[in-house]
Amino acid sequence: MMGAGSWGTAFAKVLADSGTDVVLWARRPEVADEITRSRVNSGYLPTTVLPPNLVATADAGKALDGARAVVLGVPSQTLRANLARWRSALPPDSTLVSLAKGVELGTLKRMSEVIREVAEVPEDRVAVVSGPNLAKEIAAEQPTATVIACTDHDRAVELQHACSNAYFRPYTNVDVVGCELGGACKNVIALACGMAAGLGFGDNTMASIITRGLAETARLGAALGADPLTLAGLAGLGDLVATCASPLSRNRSFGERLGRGDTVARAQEAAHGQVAEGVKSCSSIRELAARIGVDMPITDGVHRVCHEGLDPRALTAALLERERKAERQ
Ligand SMILES: NC(=O)C1=CN([C@@H]2O[C@H](COP(=O)(O)OP(=O)(O)OC[C@H]3O[C@@H](n4cnc5c(N)ncnc54)[C@H](O)[C@@H]3O)[C@@H](O)[C@H]2O)C=CC1
Ligand SMILES: O=C(CO)COP(=O)(O)O
Repeated sequence: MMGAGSWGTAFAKVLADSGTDVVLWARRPEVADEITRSRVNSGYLPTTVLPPNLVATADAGKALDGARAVVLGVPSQTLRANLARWRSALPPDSTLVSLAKGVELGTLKRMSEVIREVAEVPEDRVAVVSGPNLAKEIAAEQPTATVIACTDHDRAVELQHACSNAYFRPYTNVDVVGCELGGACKNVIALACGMAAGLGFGDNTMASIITRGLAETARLGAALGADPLTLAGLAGLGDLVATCASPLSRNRSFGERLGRGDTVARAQEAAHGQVAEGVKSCSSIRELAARIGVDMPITDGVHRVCHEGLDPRALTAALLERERKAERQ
C-alpha cells in the first residue's frame, strides 16, 4: 500500500482485516515509526488502532518487494511523479490499483491512463477502487460497499477477495472509465454543494446540484465511453451522495468555506495539508469536457470560483439564469 494518508491507511486496514498481509509505505519516516511503535497514524486517523498484519515502512522498495497488488494511495496530481520513482521496483505481473479520484492537469488523463503510461503496463494490469468510501467511517468499521474496476475480470475478483470483510463489500465492474469519471467528477460537485451550504441553502438546492451534477457527469461519461449504469451505481451516484452530504468530505468542507466567504488560500490552510481533489480536477475536467464539446456548467462554475475569483453567489445566479432547456438534453 503506497501512501499513508487518510484513505491509504484506512484501505490498508480494510485489506488487513480481510486477512491480507499489508506493507504500508509512508512518505514521512516518523509516520511509519509511529505506526510501528503504537499501531496508530495520529495525523490522519487518530482513534483507529491498526491490526498486527499491517506493517509500515518509509522504504518504498521494502513495501513493493514481492507484492501481488500495488495499491496507489497518493493524491492524483502527485501520482505520476511518485510512480516514476517506484517504476523499477514494481513486481512483474502485480496488479496496479488506483485509489485516487482525479484527472491529471495538463495531460487531462484519468489515473489508470497515467499508471499505464508511467509503468508501461497493459490496461488489464490496472484496477481502480471507487465508491462511497469516506475514510474515517471505514476506519471505524462502519459498513459500506465499493467497486473494483478492471478490464481483467479475474484480477478484479482476486482483489475483491483480498478486501472483503464484515464491514466492507466490494463489487466488481469492467467499466474502468465510468468508475474513474464518477470518482473524479463527484469531488467537483461536492465543492458546489459545500458552497451552497455555506451560502445557507437547504436540501432542495443540494438535491438539485447532486442531480444536475450527475447529469453533467453522465454526459461526459457517455462521450468517453462509460457505461451509464456505472454512473447510476456505487462509483457514480453512491459516491456523489456520500460526498455531497457528508461533513467528513474535504471537498464539501472546502466548498462550504468558500460559500461562507473564505478565500481559496484560507480554505486551503483549513484543510491542514489534506487533499481536496476537486479544487484541481475542476480545471482538468472542465478542459476535458470543452475539448470534446460536452457542457458541464456546474464544473465550469466551480472552476471559476476556485481559480478566477467568481463569488459563489454570482455562480448561483449564473446557473439559474442559463438558457431554459429540457431536462434530458
Ligand atoms: N480520504 C478519503 O475518504 C478518500 C480518499 N480517496 C482518494 O484517495 C486519494 C488519496 O487521498 P487521501 O489518502 O485522503 O489523501 P491525504 O491528503 O489524506 O493523504 C495523501 C498521502 O499521500 C502522500 N503523498 C505522497 N506524495 C505526496 C505529494 N507529493 N504531495 C502530497 N502528498 C503526498 C502523503 O504523505 C499522504 O500520506 C485522493 O485521490 C482521494 O480523492 C478516495 C476515497 C476516500
Ligand atoms: O472520496 C471520498 C469518499 O468516497 C472522500 O471524499 P473527500 O476527498 O471529499 O473527503
